[in-house]
Amino acid sequence: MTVNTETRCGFVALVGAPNAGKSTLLNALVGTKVSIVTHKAQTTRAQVRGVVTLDQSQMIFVDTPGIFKPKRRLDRAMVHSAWSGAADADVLALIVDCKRGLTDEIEALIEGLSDYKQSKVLILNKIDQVERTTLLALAQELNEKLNFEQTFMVSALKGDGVKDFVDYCAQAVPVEPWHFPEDHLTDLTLALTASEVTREKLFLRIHEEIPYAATVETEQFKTQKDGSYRIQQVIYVARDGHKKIVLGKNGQTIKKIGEESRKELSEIFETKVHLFLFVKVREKWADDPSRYREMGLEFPQ
Ligand SMILES: Nc1nc2c(ncn2[C@@H]2O[C@H](COP(=O)(O)OP(=O)(O)OP(=O)(O)O)[C@@H](O)[C@H]2O)c(=O)[nH]1
Repeated sequence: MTVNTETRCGFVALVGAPNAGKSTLLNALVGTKVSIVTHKAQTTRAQVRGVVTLDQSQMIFVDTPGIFKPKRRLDRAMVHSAWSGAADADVLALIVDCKRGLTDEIEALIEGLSDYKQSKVLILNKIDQVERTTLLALAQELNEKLNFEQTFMVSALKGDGVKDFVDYCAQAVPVEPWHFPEDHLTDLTLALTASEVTREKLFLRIHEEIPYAATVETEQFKTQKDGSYRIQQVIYVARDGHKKIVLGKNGQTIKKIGEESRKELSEIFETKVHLFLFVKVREKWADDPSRYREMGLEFPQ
């Protein structure tokens, strides 16, 4: 018998109308503490909300702002942001409040989702609030509108059905190295937050197109004996010329980015942070947008 040591890793976009229960579901998926921490990352722009590592699979759950029919410009920008998260995900999960059923919003979401070729699944949430017959009728109605690969009946609040969804995602994400080290859950999320904060500082400092073609990965996140964090990150850029700009004259630019990031991270984590930043060129990076664009590099026009 051969032991399967292949790792899997991918993005799961949670798409839904406001109030469908996405945040509650995320809490159920990754644990309350994690979602509180990532909430801070959210304020720094991240769409990524939580990372779950189960056996060989790592799933990165990507939140989307509640999608509704855009009227104002700002609304359109929000919708754009939501859909850009969806575009890069490996699995698209539509979350529907089964008590509210098939609304115009859901119709619009289904229409939007039908443009994507990725696996789509339906999550009927709040099943604790409706009768079984209503639930089955709704599942059928929605599946007639879009061919969902699976339908999950979930109560995010009570945690019912959540495990089935995670198990599905674990096998649906592609064979791929993990994006985050195998650490305990909280540190995974802290590492993610740390990447986001540094990327934000990079954006603020460098006003050219470079940040759009750059990503920050936290390679090491260690809690030290004194409670401080040792964080080692790599800023990957697409070209040698970009590397020079990010480093700046005598390394001044990267130094500033590091200082600003470290300061904010110390505030967020409420502990001393030792931050080590490196810049590396990874040319192929930009050719694989599905892996990295979801880190928030997408911008509304
Ligand atoms: N009864 C019940 N209530 C739920 C369930 N899931 C979520 N809720 C409630 O629905 C409301 C909205 O949940 P959220 O998780 O904030 O919804 P959301 O989709 O993240 O909302 P937005 O951030 O506006 O997009 C909250 O009051 C939750 O407690 C569920 O399974 N059962």
